[in-house]
Amino acid sequence: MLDGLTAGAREDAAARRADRPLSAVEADAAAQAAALDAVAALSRADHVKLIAEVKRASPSRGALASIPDPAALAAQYTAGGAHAISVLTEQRRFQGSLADLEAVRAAVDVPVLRKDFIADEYQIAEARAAGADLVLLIVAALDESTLRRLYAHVLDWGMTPLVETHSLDEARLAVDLGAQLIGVNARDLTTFELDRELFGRVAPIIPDNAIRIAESAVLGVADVEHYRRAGADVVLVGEALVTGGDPVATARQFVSVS
Ligand SMILES: O=C(O)c1ccccc1NCC(=O)[C@H](O)[C@H](O)COP(=O)(O)O
Repeated sequence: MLDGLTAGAREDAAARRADRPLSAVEADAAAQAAALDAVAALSRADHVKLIAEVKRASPSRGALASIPDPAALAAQYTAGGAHAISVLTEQRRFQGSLADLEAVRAAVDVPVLRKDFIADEYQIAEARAAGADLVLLIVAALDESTLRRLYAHVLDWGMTPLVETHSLDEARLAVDLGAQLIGVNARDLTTFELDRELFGRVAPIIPDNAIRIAESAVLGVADVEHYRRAGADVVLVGEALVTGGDPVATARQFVSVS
């Protein structure tokens, strides 16, 4: 499944590139205001920090929410105390787009993450051109040399890589890269099974100078408390926020966990 998602995202990027060459996207990226400091925004605190996700659909759950106005939703998230916004930009299975990211960027003053299956420099330039401050790099989706190259490229654009892991070995590689934001995703990207205990097994090898992010499988405040007890500095939440009724109140509940 992950290979298919990454290949699809690459194909879509190649189609966009045929319309708009890398040089044009890089010119747009260079014209953007400097990226916001995501490490500062997500730094360790006496309460959990929240990356709130704009998520319409997913391969594991199908359609989740229509979200006609992603900018308005992101503004609600920040009104509830979210410290960063994740925007799924993959179109085929998540119904996202770079237009969503641009709209969100214009609506909030917290860092914005491009959450996608990033596999080349073109997608990274697109992220910056759309105003992203953070770019997701999934260790399982990239061979090591590509991961290292793309990690450096994200930094070159002044953005912050969020390095997503699913195992101790992947987390060791993220630490070796010097990643300041290391995510542990509870969702197995092949089976889609959720394992909320994975974070607690992996987090101890992430050093204190990195920010530990628990991704996926938060359905309610008890799950945020569970991740916090296991050492999470930050939780990244999608489904519970888009299906939970009032996004302001739900976000506020999550960030109140200490
Ligand atoms: O959400 C999925 O079904 C999915 C499947 C395959 C690859 C990635 C997937 N999701 C991306 C994410 O990592 C989540 O959207 C994010 O962590 C939030 O998860 P949740 O709070 O469980 O919606």
